[in-house]
Amino acid sequence: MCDSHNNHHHEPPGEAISSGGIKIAITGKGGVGKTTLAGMLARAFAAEGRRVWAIDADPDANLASSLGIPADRGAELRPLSRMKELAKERTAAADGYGSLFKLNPRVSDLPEKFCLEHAGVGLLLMGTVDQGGTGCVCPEHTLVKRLMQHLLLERDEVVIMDMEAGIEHLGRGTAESVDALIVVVEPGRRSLQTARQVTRLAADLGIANVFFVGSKVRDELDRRFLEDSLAGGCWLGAISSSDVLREADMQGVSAFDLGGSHVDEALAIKGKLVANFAKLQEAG
Ligand SMILES: Nc1ncnc2c1ncn2[C@@H]1O[C@H](COP(=O)(O)OP(=O)(O)OP(=O)(O)O)[C@@H](O)[C@H]1O
Repeated sequence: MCDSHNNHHHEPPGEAISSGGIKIAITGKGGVGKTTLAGMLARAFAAEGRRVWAIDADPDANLASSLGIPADRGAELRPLSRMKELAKERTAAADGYGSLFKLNPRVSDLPEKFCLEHAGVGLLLMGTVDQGGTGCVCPEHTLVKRLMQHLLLERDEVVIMDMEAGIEHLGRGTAESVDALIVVVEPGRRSLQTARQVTRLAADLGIANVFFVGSKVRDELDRRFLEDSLAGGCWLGAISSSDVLREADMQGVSAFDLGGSHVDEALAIKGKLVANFAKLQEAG
């Protein structure tokens, strides 16, 4: 089913998903290039006129700057997981732990209300929820979980989630709605090890479509090393090792705005993803 060829040249990317959105989660070892890819893909979908939600679900990530949002604006954004008052109001939780609250709060207005808008992308910062041990379900956790479900299940838009390597917190019921899990890998043992772990976890969580994208690839040898190491995997392409990307990160500017071969690589990755997604949909 995996189509790794350049057939997107025959099929304009984007048209294949003219109806229905596409829900993408991006994962991989820390520092591998997830946020760089997430930012470029989000901007690329938005440049086609699609409504895109970029979700920062990685506590270490800085998706705002990778999308091209200036640092002072990015700093305005508060993680939804910290909005205790909102969570309390929506779940109608009374003070004190152990009190009863709604497990199905209304969240449909939250993306528009709390996103940071930039170049056709709505950025949402999820943050992390300290669950205080197993079994604890606090209002903030309920709200964030419900919001993720809403974006993945009830929205017909493009959703791109920048996640950490641990995808466990996607949880059952939400994970199944991810159309594509992209695992970013760089030529290195630890990155490959993480990729294998994540792939196993994805299967356990019911995520059907796992794709790989190379990052910081220097040459053909690197490319072959990656593809051989994860043989049989579905590859969407790679982002070459690039000083422009490193520079973009240091300056806090969007790699997509800078332009260059890395943008072409990101567009090719998007094209293959869309083509694969269309095929999967056809197959039912
Ligand atoms: N293809 C590339 N070539 C060179 N440098 C890159 C490339 N991709 C990413 N980088 C650099 O690697 C660093 C980490 O990138 P990025 O933040 O995208 O990774 P991440 O996986 O999201 O990290 P984290 O796990 O910390 O969120 C940044 O300095 C970025 O500029």
